[in-house]
Amino acid sequence: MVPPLVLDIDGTLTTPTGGIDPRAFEALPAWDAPIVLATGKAFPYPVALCHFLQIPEQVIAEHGGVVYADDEVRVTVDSERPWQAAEAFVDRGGDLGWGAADTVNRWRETEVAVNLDADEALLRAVAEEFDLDVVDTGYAYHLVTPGVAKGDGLRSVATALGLDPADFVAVGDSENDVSTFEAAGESFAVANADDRARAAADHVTDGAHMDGTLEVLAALQ
Ligand SMILES: O=C(O)COP(=O)(O)O
Ligand SMILES: [Mg+2]
Repeated sequence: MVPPLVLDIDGTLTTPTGGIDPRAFEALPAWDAPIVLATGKAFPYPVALCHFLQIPEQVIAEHGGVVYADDEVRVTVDSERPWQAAEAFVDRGGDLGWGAADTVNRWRETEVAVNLDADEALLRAVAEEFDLDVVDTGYAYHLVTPGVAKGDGLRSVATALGLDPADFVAVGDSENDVSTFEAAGESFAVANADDRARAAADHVTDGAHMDGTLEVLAALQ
């Protein structure tokens, strides 16, 4: 029997240029155990991905800010302080970097994402003033309320599914996956992972991006 999986999206199910690797569309629906997608992206993104993969909607979004399983959505924190900080950042000349429509933050409920091109020093200074963490996923900076973590999301999804978090095998690529690695029973960083993810994982794959994830799936069969 294969184990349940908790999978990061960006860097883990994607190609090096950032699209979903088409091999995910075969491998994930065929997996004979629950799959939870755990991402820093806003809630609609992983829901849409589950929809188009045709797998059950079991999702940890916004690093654990929004958790969805068993027909229940839990929003664990509000976005008031992150938005106050984002406004202060913009007032001081910063740019969130997503244009006027800002579809990156438009449906975000608990935090604010900032483009990697932004002024990092200014962002970190503002975050500190507002007592927020800056999470660098390698795809964006995120202004996150301390204590919000994908690993806590995994604990609540596991409970909703009648499972133990330690039943899960985790795959991820960045510092926002460290808490998932700690909560899951076994963890893999893909070869493109950042130093924090590599140090926290039980194993590091030979392959990068989806090659690494498929390597894990093959080893678990
Ligand atoms: O949205 C991001 O910045 C990264 O998302 P991820 O957690 O799926 O890698
Ligand atoms: Mg990632």
